[in-house]
Formats: sequence, structure tokens, C-alpha cells
Amino acid sequence: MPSRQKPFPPNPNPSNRPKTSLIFLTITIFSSLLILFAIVYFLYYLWYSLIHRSRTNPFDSTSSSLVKLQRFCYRELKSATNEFSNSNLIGKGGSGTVFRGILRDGKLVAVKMLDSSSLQTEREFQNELQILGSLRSPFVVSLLGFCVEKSKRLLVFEYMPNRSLQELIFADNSNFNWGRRFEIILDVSRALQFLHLECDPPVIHGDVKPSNVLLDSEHRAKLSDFGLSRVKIEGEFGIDLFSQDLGKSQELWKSQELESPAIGTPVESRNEVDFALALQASSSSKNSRVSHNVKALNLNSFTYNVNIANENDNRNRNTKGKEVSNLENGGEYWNKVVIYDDDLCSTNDHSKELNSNVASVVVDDSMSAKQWGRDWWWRQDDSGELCSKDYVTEWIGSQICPSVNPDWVEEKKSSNENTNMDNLTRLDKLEGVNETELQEPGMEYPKKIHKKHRKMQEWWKEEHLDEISKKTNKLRKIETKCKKGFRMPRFDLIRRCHFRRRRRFGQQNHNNEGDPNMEFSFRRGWKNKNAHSVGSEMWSGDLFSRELSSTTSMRGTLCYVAPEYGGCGYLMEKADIYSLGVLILVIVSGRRPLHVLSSPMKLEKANLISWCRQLAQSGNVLELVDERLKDEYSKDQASLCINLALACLQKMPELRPDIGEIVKILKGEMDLPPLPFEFSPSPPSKLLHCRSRRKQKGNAD
Ligand SMILES: Nc1ncnc2c1ncn2[C@@H]1O[C@H](COP(=O)(O)OP(=O)(O)OP(=O)(O)O)[C@@H](O)[C@H]1O
Repeated sequence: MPSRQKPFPPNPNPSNRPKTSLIFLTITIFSSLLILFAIVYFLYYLWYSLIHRSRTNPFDSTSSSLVKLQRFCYRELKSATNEFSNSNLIGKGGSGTVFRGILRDGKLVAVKMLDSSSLQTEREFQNELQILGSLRSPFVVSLLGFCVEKSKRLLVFEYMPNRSLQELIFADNSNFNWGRRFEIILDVSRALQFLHLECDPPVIHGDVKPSNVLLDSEHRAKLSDFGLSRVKIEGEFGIDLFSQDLGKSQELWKSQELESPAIGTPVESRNEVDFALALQASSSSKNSRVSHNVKALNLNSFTYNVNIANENDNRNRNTKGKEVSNLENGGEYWNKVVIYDDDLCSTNDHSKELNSNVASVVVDDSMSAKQWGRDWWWRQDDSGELCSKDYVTEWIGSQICPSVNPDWVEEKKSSNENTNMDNLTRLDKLEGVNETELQEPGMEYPKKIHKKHRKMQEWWKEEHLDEISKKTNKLRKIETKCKKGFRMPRFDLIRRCHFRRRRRFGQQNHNNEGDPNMEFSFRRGWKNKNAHSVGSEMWSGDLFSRELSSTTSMRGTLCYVAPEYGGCGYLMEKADIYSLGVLILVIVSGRRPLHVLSSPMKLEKANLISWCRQLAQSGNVLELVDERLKDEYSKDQASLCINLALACLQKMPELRPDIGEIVKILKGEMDLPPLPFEFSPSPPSKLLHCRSRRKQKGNAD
């Protein structure tokens, strides 16, 4: 009989059901709590790490440092400086005049009155406020306050009673002993260490030189003048045009290195072009790169308590407490005019216009078309023309030899002093310098410069038409790619802001273009509205100014500026390292980087850097040490400093030590890495042979 299946027995205990759901509920609540706790913990951790992170964020909106900046009325600063009297005048720089002042509370300050409002002034002012205003370090001069009234721009700094290193080094009866020199080198290095490694994002000073190193009452050095500084924003650059070029130059470097003669080769064959490189920065277009850091300032989340108040132009208007930036306009600094909220003082910004009335300034002389010409440009296109010491010598000769440079005779008559092609010519400042200024004592620039330089440019144009055309095609290709959607944000950005600027300042541009003299300015390039060829397009200021007009990085000081920066490249930490290298040599030697003496016998010492390299090659670096020190210095320290400087002066930025290493080396915590010989200034030996063969051939003819 089939067994009947019993139905499933009913649950003997119906109260089990609520028990199960209770357990389920408990588990759910517990796990929810756990997740909530984890989230809270994560958020707390995030907050904690943000608050306690070791780096100083100069642009951290939570930072109260900027809030501490005091806004002064013009009247107040006027009375503090006794109406900006000459007796209170303590210095004059490229961008303004500095006065000593005593505030109402008795505090001694240095008041820097920036020269009349221009784009350049405004940018430097904003830079000082936004970068230096947020930095606090014992190695950096403190910015205490500012004043904005109409077109007046003033900055109030802590007073540095022992003035600048420049004055200390070059004072006649300088009691500048070795201990102090070494301390100053260490202090400047620490200042850069702070900027490069302890700030987030890192800050690049961009203009390290003796006059920007100020000394406090205890002769401790502090870095000042952040008008040209930049904030490094990692990863903002998109496609890196520069590094592509750098790759190329690296290949060249390698080939040079391989083909360069071994140690012991006569110096003449691989001597210096540092000076050329520095000067190259002042007029190179080939090395001009689209500036990739113009946006740096605006990329930061500045959330200062600011108002925009400019009723005169198209600048953005913004409300208090908001970031004032205009990315559409390429994020250029001048679209971000910040006026600090202060009930006491006027908040109107009357800075209106780009000062387009800029003199063309170049370094040239009657011989320059030839002298500067081929040799000068050699390094810019690697086209094979030899660049050697000759042109430096010739150039210096032209400054010294009366037959070559009649201007010099005049100068000499009026003064028997040494001729110093000093480092104090800031490339960006040259732009605004007129001829009269150039003829100031100590600045041996020839007078009729426009015409001569024009010739050189025309020569260059002829010689390099092919190359320019290639470059133009390359740019066009990039543009086409842009249009097709291939993202080249920087290029496009630069292009856009160029056109916008042209529109904005259309009137001024028009005026310049109408100038039959084809003025050259570092940012605008050559203007020739009648020129239509590809090559002339470059020099007409179209392509050239497209690159340069948008760049805010046409910066640096002659002889201190890093060659790769060239005024238009990236301003990276290693550019500061290069300048530090020059500064170290200047401190150790007590000489200017380019010190041209009337005696031709001392010509080889004219260029400090190349002289130092020569000494290094002959194993006699201590000859460079300032004679005024006699034998009262530490030979080990001096030789360490000089070798360290040489390491900093390497052409390839990558090969230079970083600032952390430099500080360690100076403190004796790390050995100086073996110093590679710097062959880059020499042309590849192949070219040397070519040239010598050509020369021989020429002689035979
Ligand atoms: N805080 C300060 N305390 C004392 N002296 C100062 C101070 N700031 C500047 N000076 C003096 O004023 C001079 C001019 O300084 P400024 O920064 O205007 O120009 P610079 O650095 O010499 O040139 P440039 O602006 O072209 O780089 C300095 O060399 C220094 O002697």
C-alpha cells in the first residue's frame, strides 16, 4: 500500500519568526552603524590629514596669513616715509622705489612704491600679494601690507636693516668674511628649500640674485621680491611641448657628450656660451616656448576676501570672497585683479590699460649684425653654425675696444671706472627701458639699437625661413588637431588669450603695428603689418607674439636666468637652482657674473661661469675665491661651494641637484655627487671639424 506522506508538521513554535526578524534587524542596524562609523572615521581622517599636513599651502583658503595683511591708505604710507623723501630712499629696482618708513605704531618698514601702473606692475603686485603674502618663513622677507589707490600700488615689507647682498658683496670696503658668505649661501638655499619642498604647491622664485637677498639685523639672509615668482601646478600642462623639445635637446646633449673631446682638450674648443644662453633669452624666438605657466596663479583656489573693482575695462566683476579669475581669458593674471575688502580705503582699481608704449631694446652694436648674428643664433636652431667663445670675446671686445665701439670711448672719457655689464638687467625690465635709461652709467648698451637689431632680425629671417616655415606648419598642424578635437589645452589657451588681448588692447596694438620701425619687444615680438610671408608672419609679431604676448614668463635677470627657461619656457624649480649656482659663484668670488674690465688681459675672467668651468677643468677652482678674503677662508668649504655651483649650472636641468640635496651637501650631510663635465656649451665636435675645415678651405682660397 502506498504510504501516505504526512503533511509537513506545523511549526511547533510560532514565536521563532519574530526572533529571526529580530536577529536580522540587529545585524542590519549593527552593520549600518559599522558603515556609518567607517564613513565618519574616514571623513575625520581626511579632515585631520588636511589640517595637519606638513606642507604649507600658500593658497590655502583656510590660511589666515593673508588676512593678516594690512591694507594701508596712501596717506598713511606717505606720512610714514616723510612724503617719500629722498632721505628715506633705500633702493631702486626695476619695478619700483623702496623707502624706509615708520608706521604709527613705531614699526620700521620698507615701503616699495611700484612704478606707474602697467600690466607688468600689476602682475608683480598681484604676485607679491598672492604668493609672498601667504608665505611665512624665517628665510623669506615678510610682506606686511599693501596699498591700492587709483593707479598707485605700494607694498609694505619688514625692514631689513642690512640691505641687500648686492650692496654687501660689491661694497668697496666690504668686511664680508667667509663665515658670513657661507651662512648666506645656506640661508638662500634654505629659502629655496622652503619654497620648493615645503610649500604645496611649490613656489618657484624665478629671480634669485644678490639684490633680492636681503639681510636682517643679524645678517641672516632672506629671499625677497616675488614679483616674478610662480606657483607650480603639477599636471596642469597637458601635452608637454617643452619636454618634447627637451627630448631633442637631450639627444643633442648626448651626441655632444659622446663626440666631445675628452678632458684635457683645449678650452677654446668647448668653452662658454653661458652668456650667450643668458642673452639668448632676451631675444630668442626659437627657444621661445608657449608659456605654460601663465595660468598658474588662477588655477589656485584663491578664496581671499576680495572684490573686483575695475570699472574701466572688461575685467571680471566678482563678489566679495570669491575667486576672481577669468579662465576664458586664458587665466591671465590681469584678469584677476583683486582688491581687498577694507572699509577704510578706496577699493577702486584704476589700472586701465596695457602700457604698450614699450621701447625696443636689444643688446647690439655697430658690429652686432655679424658678431651676434650667426654665432648668436647657433644654439637656437642647432643648424650647425659654430658658436664658440669668439662671439663672447668679440662682443666684449666691442664693448672695450674704442675702435669698435665709439660709444664706449665716450663713456670711458667720462668715467675711468670699470665697465660692468652687470647682471642687474632684468629681461622683462628691458622691455620697458628706454634709450636714456640704457645709457645710464654701468649699462653699456649702445645707442642706435633699433636699427641694428632690425638688421639682425632680417638676417635671421633670411637664414631661417625654412625653419620658420617648418615651425609654422607644425603649429598649424597642432591647430588642426585642436579643431578636430585633439586636446591641446595650453596652445589653444595661449592662442585665445592672445586674440582676446589683441581685441582688448586693439588700439595699442594698432598703434604699434603702424610703427614703420618694426619695434621689437620681448613679449610682442617684431611688428610689421606689411609682412605676409610665413617667415615674416613669425617676425611680424603674429606667431611670435602669439607665443610671447601671452606669456607672463618673459622673466629673469640677465646672467642669472636658466638657459632652458629662456624667458619663455617653463619656470621650474631647476631654473631657481641654476640662478642659485650663479649666486653662489658671485658670493664666493665677489664678482659679477659678467664683469668686463678695461684691461684685455683679464678677458678670460669676464664671464664668471665660464671662467669657473675653465678653472674646474684645470683643477684650480680656488683661484676664483674673492681676493679680498686673502687666505682667511675654509678651502674645503669654498671648493665645495664652487663645485656645487657648477653642478647647479649644468645645462640640463635634470642633472642639477635639487634643493634638498643642495642643503644636505652644504650641511655636510651628503657628499657632492661626482661632477660631470659640462660639454653642452661646445658645439658637437663634428661641427667643429666642419668649421675648421671650412676655415681651412677659406684660408686656402
Ligand atoms: N625690505 C627691505 N628692507 C630694506 N631694504 C630693502 C627692502 N626691500 C628692498 N630693499 C632695498 O631696495 C633695493 C631695491 O629693491 P627692489 O626689490 O625694488 O629691486 P631689485 O631687486 O634691486 O631690482 P629688481 O626689482 O629689478 O629685481 C634693494 O636692492 C634693497 O637694497
